Amino acid sequence: METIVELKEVTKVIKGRTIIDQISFRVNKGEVFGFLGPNGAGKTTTIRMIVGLMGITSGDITIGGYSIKSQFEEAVGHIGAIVENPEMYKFLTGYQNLVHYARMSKGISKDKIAETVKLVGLSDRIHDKVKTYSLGMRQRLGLAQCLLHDPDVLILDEPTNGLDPAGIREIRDYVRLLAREKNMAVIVSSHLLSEMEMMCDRIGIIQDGRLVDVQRVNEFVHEGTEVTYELEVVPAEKALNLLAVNYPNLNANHSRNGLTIELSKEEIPNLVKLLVAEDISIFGIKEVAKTLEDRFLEVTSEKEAALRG
Ligand SMILES: Nc1ncnc2c1ncn2[C@@H]1O[C@H](COP(=O)(O)OP(=O)(O)OP(=O)(O)O)[C@@H](O)[C@H]1O
Repeated sequence: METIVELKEVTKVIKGRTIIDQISFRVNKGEVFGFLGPNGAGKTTTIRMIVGLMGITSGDITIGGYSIKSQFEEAVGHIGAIVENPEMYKFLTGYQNLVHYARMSKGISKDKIAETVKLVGLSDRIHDKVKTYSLGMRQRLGLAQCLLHDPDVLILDEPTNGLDPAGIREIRDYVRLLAREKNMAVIVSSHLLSEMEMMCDRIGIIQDGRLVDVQRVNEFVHEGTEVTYELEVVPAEKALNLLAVNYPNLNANHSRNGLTIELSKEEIPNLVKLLVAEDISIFGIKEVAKTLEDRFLEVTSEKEAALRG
C-alpha cells in the first residue's frame, strides 16, 4: 500500500488553546479513510490544515511526499477537496459552471469535463441550471469540480450533511467507486457512525483534538475475544441467576427474547451443559453483531477512563 497523505504530530493552538493535539496518521492510495468524532472534536480544523486553508502550529503534513508547509503548491496540487460549500453559480448550468472552473485552472479539456460529468452520473442534467438541482446533485457537481484536475487525494468534510437517504447513498457509492477504480485516497469526515461503517475502509476516531484510535472498520467492529450472544432460554430469570452464580464476572442482561451475554466462543459448550443440567430450555443461541457505534462508545469511554486515571 502506498502512503499518499501523512500527518506527523500535527498540533494546532488557537488563542492559547490546543485544538488539535499531536495527531499522526497515514492514508494510502485506494482507501477511504473516515475521520469520525463528535461535533467540536476537531475534524474540520484538521481537514483545513490538510488542504492548506489553515496553518499548522507544529508538526507537518505531507501529500505525495510534499510538505504542506514548505512545498505548498506541489502538495495541494494532489488534492481535490470540498471543505466549505462548493462555489457554484446557480443561474448557470452545471456544465457552464464546470467550464468556468476549468478556464481558471489551466489544462482541463472538454473531454475531461465530459468524462467527469459521466463519472458522477450527471450527464442527463448537466445542461440544466444549478438552481433546479437537488442538494445531492449539487454535491455531485461539487465532486465533479474537484475531480477535474485528477487529484490523487479527495477530501470531503461532512459530505452527506443535509442529504436525504438516496443522496447519502449516491455520495457513498461515488466515494467507493473513486477509491476502487481510480485508486484515489479519500478522506471523509462525519459524526455519523453508521455512514462511516458503510463508506470507509479505516476510521480514525478524534475526540477533544486527540486521535484516540485508528482501525480497519471490520477489525474495529470485531475486536476482542468477547462476543455478545443472545440466548433464547426459558425460564430466563432462572438462567440469569444460574449464570450469575457460575460466572461471577459475566455481563448478562435480559433481552426481548431471553438474555444477552458477553462471552468467548470457547465457553459456549460449557454454558449449554450448565443450562441443560438445570432443566432450562434453549431455543436458540445467536451471535449479536457489534455495531460500530458499540465499539465507538467502548473506545471513547475507555479513553476517558484512562485520562481520568
Ligand atoms: N478559529 C477558531 N478560533 C477559536 N476556536 C476555534 C477555531 N476554529 C475551531 N475552533 C474550536 O476548535 C474545536 C474544534 O472545532 P472543529 O470545527 O474542528 O470541530 P469538528 O470536529 O469539525 O466539529 P463540527 O462537526 O461541529 O464541525 C471547537 O471547540 C471549536 O470551537
